[in-house]
Amino acid sequence: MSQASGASATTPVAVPVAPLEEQVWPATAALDSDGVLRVGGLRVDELADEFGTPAFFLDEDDFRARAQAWRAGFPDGDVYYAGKAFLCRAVARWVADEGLSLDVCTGGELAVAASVDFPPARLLFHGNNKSVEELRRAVAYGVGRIVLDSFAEIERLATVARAAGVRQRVLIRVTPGVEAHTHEYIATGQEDQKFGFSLASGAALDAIGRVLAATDALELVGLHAHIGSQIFDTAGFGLAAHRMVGLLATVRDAHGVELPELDLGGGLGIAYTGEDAPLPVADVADRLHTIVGKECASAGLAVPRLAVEPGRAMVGPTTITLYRVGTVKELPGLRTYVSVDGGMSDNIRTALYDARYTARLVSRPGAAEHHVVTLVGKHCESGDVVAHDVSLPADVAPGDLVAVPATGAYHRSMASNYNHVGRPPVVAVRAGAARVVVRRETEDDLLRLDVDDPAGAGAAGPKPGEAGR
Ligand SMILES: Cc1ncc(COP(=O)(O)O)c(C=O)c1O
Ligand SMILES: N[C@@H](CCCC[NH3+])C(=O)O
Repeated sequence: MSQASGASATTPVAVPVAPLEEQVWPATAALDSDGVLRVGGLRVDELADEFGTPAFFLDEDDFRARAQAWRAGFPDGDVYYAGKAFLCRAVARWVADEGLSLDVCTGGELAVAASVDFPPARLLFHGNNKSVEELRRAVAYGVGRIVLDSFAEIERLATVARAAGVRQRVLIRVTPGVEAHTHEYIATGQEDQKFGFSLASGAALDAIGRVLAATDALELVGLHAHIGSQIFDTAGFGLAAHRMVGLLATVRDAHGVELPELDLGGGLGIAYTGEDAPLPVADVADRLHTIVGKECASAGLAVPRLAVEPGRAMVGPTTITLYRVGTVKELPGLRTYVSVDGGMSDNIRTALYDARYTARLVSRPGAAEHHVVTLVGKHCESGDVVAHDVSLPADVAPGDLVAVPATGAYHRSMASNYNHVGRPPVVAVRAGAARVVVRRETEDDLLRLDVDDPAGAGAAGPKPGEAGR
């Protein structure tokens, strides 16, 4: 993951009006001759008038094209879109339409899938602490595969499946001991973490034995590994694949069973700035097929059915966040702060991972001279930074629209109501038409959860003993 440099500059520098950096913006993004950005064939100034700001605009054609590219990369396998990146009913339907499967990891994500009758057999249920109730619901819905993550869960699920009279298909999540090159909070392949069963310690093989012993309730169909997220380097995926095939061979030798499926998780990185160079899906798919094919040949195993779980790489680049500038504050010799009408409530990634973004004035061309500024939000924290060190025209002013690209994954899905700010809408744009797929949260929405209790609160209601006086 790119890190913010922390550098600041307020001296204007002359730069030509830059074209859009292709790898960062949605596929249909383009600039009109008056400098206004279009996405999905629509001008952002008109979108802002109609839907307000801040708002997420999701390029549906781009999402579908990415889904098709993943499908094409794994024609004989399964592509589970990782719903945690961003899930709503429209997206669940697109995923189903494009022939993909869906990875859910909570009862809430399962509820979205169920609300559009997502084909149950194409669902995979993850999570390191699924509740018994979540397991019951997953089994009752007929979820195709549940990924077991702890010894306690093996027992819990076996009990739930027996009670339902079902033999549930399961995978076992394995920690392959691979240190992925990414932020520590989103690396999951190394030994010291909460997910999965360690390969090195023997816990994974032990778990496999226990699941195979619960054969009346559980059908072990394969193994799973996910080494982390926002990864650019294929070496980590390759090493994980190598170790997982090794474990398949150990299982065959120890138990006389050849497991038919291998799920290598998600994690492929995307470009947030022009400096990031993501790997094409086809290259990653080729590499995984080659490694697994070679390792299986040398272990004398049939090649398992491969599965992958892309989240960020499917939806991240499809979406922009559109903000309106409210204030511009120049601190001479220090830095210029450009404040927009959203912030850490719609993008927590900058504060959480020190993630790096680009941003662009999109409602007009702006002056040729640019300033390096800090794009901040409206929340009551100085850590409320949307993007560090972004280059904006020196005449950026209140009322201008600024867009931040690559905000489709882990933005709306991690959004909060900090400072009682309603979460922004998600608007799908396609071929000149826009439709809201998640509406803006209003103050009424927020107040609806707030139980007014005058009787229990001193000031507004009668004090104890005063009633009836
Ligand atoms: C098990 C699992 N699968 C898939 C994903 C999706 O990852 P990404 O969005 O990086 O592709 C995650 C998140 O890191 C995950 O934990
Ligand atoms: N939320 C993280 C990714 C978490 C991946 C989910 N296991 C991010 O924004 O980068």
